[in-house]
Amino acid sequence: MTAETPKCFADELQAAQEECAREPIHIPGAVQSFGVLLSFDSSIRRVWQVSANVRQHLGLTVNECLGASAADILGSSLLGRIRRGLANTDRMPGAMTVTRKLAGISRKLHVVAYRSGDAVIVELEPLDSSARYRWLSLVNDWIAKLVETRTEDDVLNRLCDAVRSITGYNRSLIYAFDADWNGKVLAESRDEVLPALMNQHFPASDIPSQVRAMYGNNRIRVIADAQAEAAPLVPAMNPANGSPLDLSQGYLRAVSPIHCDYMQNMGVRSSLSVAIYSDSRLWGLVSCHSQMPLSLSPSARDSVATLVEVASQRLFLLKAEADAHYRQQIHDNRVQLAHGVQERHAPRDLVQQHAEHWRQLFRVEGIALVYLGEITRSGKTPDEDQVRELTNWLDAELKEPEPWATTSLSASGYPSAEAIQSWCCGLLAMPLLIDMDARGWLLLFRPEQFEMIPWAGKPEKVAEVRDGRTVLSPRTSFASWVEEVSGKSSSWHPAEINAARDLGDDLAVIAAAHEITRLNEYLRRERKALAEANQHLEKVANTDSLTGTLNRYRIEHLVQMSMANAERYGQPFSLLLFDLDHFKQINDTYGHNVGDRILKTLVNSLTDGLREGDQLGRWGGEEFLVLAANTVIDDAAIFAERLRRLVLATEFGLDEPVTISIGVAEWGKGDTMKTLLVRADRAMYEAKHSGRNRVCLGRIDQ
Ligand SMILES: Nc1nc2c(ncn2[C@@H]2O[C@H](COP(=O)(O)OP(=O)(O)OP(=O)(O)O)[C@@H](O)[C@H]2O)c(=O)[nH]1
Repeated sequence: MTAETPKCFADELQAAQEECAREPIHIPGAVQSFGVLLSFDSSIRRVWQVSANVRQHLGLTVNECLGASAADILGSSLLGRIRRGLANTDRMPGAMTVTRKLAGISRKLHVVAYRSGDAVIVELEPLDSSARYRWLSLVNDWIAKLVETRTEDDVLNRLCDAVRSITGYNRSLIYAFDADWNGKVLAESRDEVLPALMNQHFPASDIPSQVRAMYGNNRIRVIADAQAEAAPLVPAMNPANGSPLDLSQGYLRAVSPIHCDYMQNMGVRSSLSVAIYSDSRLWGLVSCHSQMPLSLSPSARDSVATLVEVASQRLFLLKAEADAHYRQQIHDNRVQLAHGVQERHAPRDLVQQHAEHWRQLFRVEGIALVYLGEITRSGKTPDEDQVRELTNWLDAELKEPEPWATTSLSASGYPSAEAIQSWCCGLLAMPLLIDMDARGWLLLFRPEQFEMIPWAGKPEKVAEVRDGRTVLSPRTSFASWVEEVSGKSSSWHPAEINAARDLGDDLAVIAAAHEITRLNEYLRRERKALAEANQHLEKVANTDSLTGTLNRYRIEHLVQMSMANAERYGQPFSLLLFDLDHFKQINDTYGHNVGDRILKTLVNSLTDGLREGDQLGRWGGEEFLVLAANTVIDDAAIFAERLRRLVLATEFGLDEPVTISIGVAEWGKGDTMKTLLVRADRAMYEAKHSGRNRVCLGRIDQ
């Protein structure tokens, strides 16, 4: 509210409201004069109390009634029905009629009976008996019109028309309560006598809590004439226990003086109110007013009750249909999202893809998705830093995995609310449980909604002292007063909050699925990189960097394995140890680079000439070793000769040919690495010393 209520006044107002809520309106000690009330002992034998207007309705004096036998006053037939009716319940189901002669004329009376504490109360009202069938056909016509309505507004408007046409009030309206019990007029039907109240708001204090609670006992309240003298009960208190009589279940209860003033200030003398319940909550009221006194007959009252019942059912059916339609939209949206899970879509892509639809569905202007440090925004939202700051605050403040909604972030205590007010005045935040350590958030933003609320008069009533008690005196002015509401967004509908929960849950699943896919992809890439690195390391560890052939470590290892195989399975093998001839000279003549190239060319050439299963390794410098598997020395000699020729035939790009000298040795039982190599080495030196470019054998017996 722009106009702030001063603290002292607010306290006074609250105290008076509390006092007002305590006003004992259920025990007024009097009845409205359009009917007569009698109270009896609980067995309904003797009259305990009677309303002072008994002569007007029954032609009896108060004294004739008090202490009289119930059978004499009510007649034995009616008494029997009342006794049977109240045998198992506190309120007689349905109403009865009784015919009485008054001043020589037979009159029908409408009778209701109920228990109130120790007493049994019987209320009698004159009945317009001739009109019974007229009511039925009228009500039937209106029911037919009500059940064909297609919108909530139609139901309410038609109900207003129906009630006014049946009852003859100047104005009938329907108002619905908000969460704070303020009422808003949603439909109205009227003649020119009373002013329009359509769209007006009525403050909660107009219908205090104890009045609202009364509708739980009796959904209809008729005030025939607020200015008429009430008929007091005689005696005032129950003679059996000295306590006042609770009249909340009846129709005749006299009007509280405060409410009389209220009606007078409103310019009406008679009224009818019928409660509309949605399940067990008071949803709203049908409220009718007349400038003149209007005694509504019990038949008209029952007809209105029936119409309100039918209209309520129609209204809540249409509401349920609207809810179902909304739920269907949410369901369709979830089905679409399920594809997102299957196809492993990134949640940010889904937000971008569906944002416009979601903005419509939730009636918001901006959406943000925050998870694992990533922020995706769509529509009118605070900037990234502001969203991050907001989610930090939400993380700290909200621990429950439940949606949280506010129409005013600043009123909810968010310290930086002002900075983001234009995009994010109202917030619906749904935590997303994606990760054990960190929560994500689905944020739906509503802007500030500046609202002009027309009130039927200023909401405040003025506290005043009456009969020694502080009470709210009803306001004297019903002139329209406009409240400017700012700093608030439109409110969140429970269905929207539930839908946000569903959407958040779905997005959490999608985010988790996507995250798992992403991690798997990452692991796959990492594994590949690791395998490549291992491969590289293995290569580095096993190969000679210059020639790319096996290095000494690796070839030595292979020789050892061959020795083990030979030892265990008797598989023969031979070694060919060879050395480039006059390589120093080549280096010296052509340079070291050319020398390197010669080594590489040699390896390439020999590699092509090796058999499968043979291994070539660099033994060191210009010395190489070939491991010839499954080869005895004579075959190895042939093999070595082939290699020697191969080298001789290789084009090295030098003026002179490049040759090698090869020493061959076969593994023999008892050989160690050393003894085997010594034989090959000796053979190679023999080849060198006997002219180079040749093969010599290092046989064991040599
Ligand atoms: N370019 C180059 N030369 C190398 C490499 N490793 C060893 N050498 C050279 O190979 C030569 C070997 O010379 P020596 O041991 O005297 O033998 P040689 O000149 O080949 O003579 P013989 O073996 O008796 O025929 C030396 O000059 C080494 O520097 C290498 O990786 N690259």
